[in-house]
Amino acid sequence: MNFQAPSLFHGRSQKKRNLKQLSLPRDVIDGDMYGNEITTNAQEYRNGSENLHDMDNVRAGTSSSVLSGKLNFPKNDASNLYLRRGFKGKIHLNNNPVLDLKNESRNGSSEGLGMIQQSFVVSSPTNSSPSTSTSLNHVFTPIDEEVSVGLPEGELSKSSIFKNSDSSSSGVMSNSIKLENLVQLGKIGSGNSGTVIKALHVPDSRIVAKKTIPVESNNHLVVNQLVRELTIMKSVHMHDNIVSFYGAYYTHASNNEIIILMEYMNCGSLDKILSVYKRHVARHAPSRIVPWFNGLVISKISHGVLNGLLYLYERYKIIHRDIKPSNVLINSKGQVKICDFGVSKKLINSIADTFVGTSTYMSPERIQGNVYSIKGDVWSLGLVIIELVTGEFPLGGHNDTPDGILDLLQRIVNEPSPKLPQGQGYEFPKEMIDFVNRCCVKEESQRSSIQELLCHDFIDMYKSRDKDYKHWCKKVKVRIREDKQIRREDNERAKLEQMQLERAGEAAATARRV
Ligand SMILES: Nc1ncnc2c1ncn2[C@@H]1O[C@H](COP(=O)(O)OP(=O)(O)OP(=O)(O)O)[C@@H](O)[C@H]1O
Repeated sequence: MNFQAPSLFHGRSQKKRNLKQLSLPRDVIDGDMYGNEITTNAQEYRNGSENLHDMDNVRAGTSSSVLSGKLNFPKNDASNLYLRRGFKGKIHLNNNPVLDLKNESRNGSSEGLGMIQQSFVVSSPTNSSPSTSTSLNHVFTPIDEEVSVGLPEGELSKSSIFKNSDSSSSGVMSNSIKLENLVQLGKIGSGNSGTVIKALHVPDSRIVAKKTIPVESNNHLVVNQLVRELTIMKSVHMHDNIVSFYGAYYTHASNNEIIILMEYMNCGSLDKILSVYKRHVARHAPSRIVPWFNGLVISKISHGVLNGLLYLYERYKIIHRDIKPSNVLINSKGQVKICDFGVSKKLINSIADTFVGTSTYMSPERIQGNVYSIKGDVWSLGLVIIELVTGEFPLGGHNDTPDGILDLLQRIVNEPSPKLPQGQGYEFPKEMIDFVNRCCVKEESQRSSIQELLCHDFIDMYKSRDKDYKHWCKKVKVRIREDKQIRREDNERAKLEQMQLERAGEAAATARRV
């Protein structure tokens, strides 16, 4: 299938604001539908306003008396607060504005359904007094007894991974973020190992990604492995092509979860972008189609991934081992970053403990259990590129994902090396074809190295096109938001139709009885 799209990227430009503006998922914003201002410094809600439900109360209480009244959230934790759609207004703490949530009318189509796009405007740190952020701690309550990890006895307990440290000046990532200062904004996605949500770090208005990995309560082996790997992750210095690690927690006292806090990438992962693209294609006439994943974009993505892999390997001797679309993230600044380099292998081997569809990007030598090197990641990159431009996993296609590791092995051994398709409406630069061919060589020793690929003409030919790529990322962000909105509307419409059907059924039943 040739995925193309109509003249993309002519979305409405964002208003420039002094305040940082963030779009929130529809299902997680809550509060006053009436634009009332909420002030949080007094006695009401002393006993009740502890979590999501309390925010529901705020909205359900609806009354302007409650909403224009004063709220006091008794404990020092924002982490269990979900902000739901519909809220507009300001939250004040001791008369300091902390959060300013505004409605913004949406254009065209959505208004027909009476929908409003919600924006979440967060005062920038410079706009709020230092006391504001600490004060906000008093507004919310803890999720549970989360603590920085209680490390297993022995060598691991010496690890500093879960301690708060301030080593940012050296560029070392640290537990600079505390769970109790996070407000959850909505689910981003989930994988085999856990769930990732978007969260607001209130003290500095930073948006972070919070990944939660449940572990078996007494599986010390897995916990130890994870802790060890997170320790490695923590030691990795910030890099343009590596998702920053902000810290990790182990909630051993409550629900046995490992929580990893990391940089939020606002365009999401390549698999998400590909899904948005596919839906976009499905909604438009083929004649207006322009492929999203063109030579420029693939070159920039490849460059970012290779650079990140080389850095991890040269500096830390880390081999990623799990390059796949969901582990390559993009943001609207035009950055490409890889994630899951530390925990992925353990999660696959120890927690999932089975062959899962997402392991299909593994190189032939790895599947066969041979010693594998960093070139295994090169193979995976080749498959990712083919998938992005064709919309299908190359060793399956047409929803024919391999059934298991033996099936995959059989395909790799018996079928020719995966390649970019030729003809059928596909047109790729010859440099790109050669680049992919060099990645997808079955024999590891014949496969190009990362260093060789970084010097490849395909990377070189777009070197001066950073601005164009950045522009692409921004437009993708707009398309993602539009897609979200359309899906919400479709959902609402489907619900409405369902309700009407049910009502019609009930009416018919009543009529029959009468
Ligand atoms: N830092 C991040 N910023 C933005 N989105 C992210 C971030 N990390 C993960 N995601 C999104 O969350 C989704 C789930 O991530 P997660 O790492 O749990 O699983 P996965 O990578 O899809 O699969 P697996 O568990 O097999 O590795 C990803 O597909 C990605 O879209």
